[in-house]
Amino acid sequence: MTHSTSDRTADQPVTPGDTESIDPAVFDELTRLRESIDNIDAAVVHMLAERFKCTQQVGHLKAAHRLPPADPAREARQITRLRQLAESAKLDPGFAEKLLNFIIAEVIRHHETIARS
Ligand SMILES: O=C(O)C(=O)C[C@]1(C(=O)O)C=C[C@@H](O)C=C1
Repeated sequence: MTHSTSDRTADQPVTPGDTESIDPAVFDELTRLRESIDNIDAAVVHMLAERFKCTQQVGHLKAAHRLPPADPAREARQITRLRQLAESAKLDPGFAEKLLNFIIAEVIRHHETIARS
């Protein structure tokens, strides 16, 4: 037995991937939102690539001048600033802090690799 979109009620969830049974208006809205998400994800990737280009230069500068890979005081200032920015942008400050720490941990790993080379 085939099901039209009007057969489905809220208590019958759509199977993931079963796009044919989604109401066309809902599917259009979902597609429009996903296009924005894809654009934002692309921007995030490009911005991160630019950030890593800067931090690679910092890594070489630090290695050349025998400076330590990590600067906890600078990180504390960055976290305070980013948490404030997140709050005013209505983004979870805890999430913003975790994201920054995740990125910085990767940068420090790169700095250590440069210092060893
Ligand atoms: O500003 C520096 O000293 C950096 O090395 C860059 C950076 C960062 O990714 O923002 C990374 C490591 C430091 O602990 C602090 C900040």
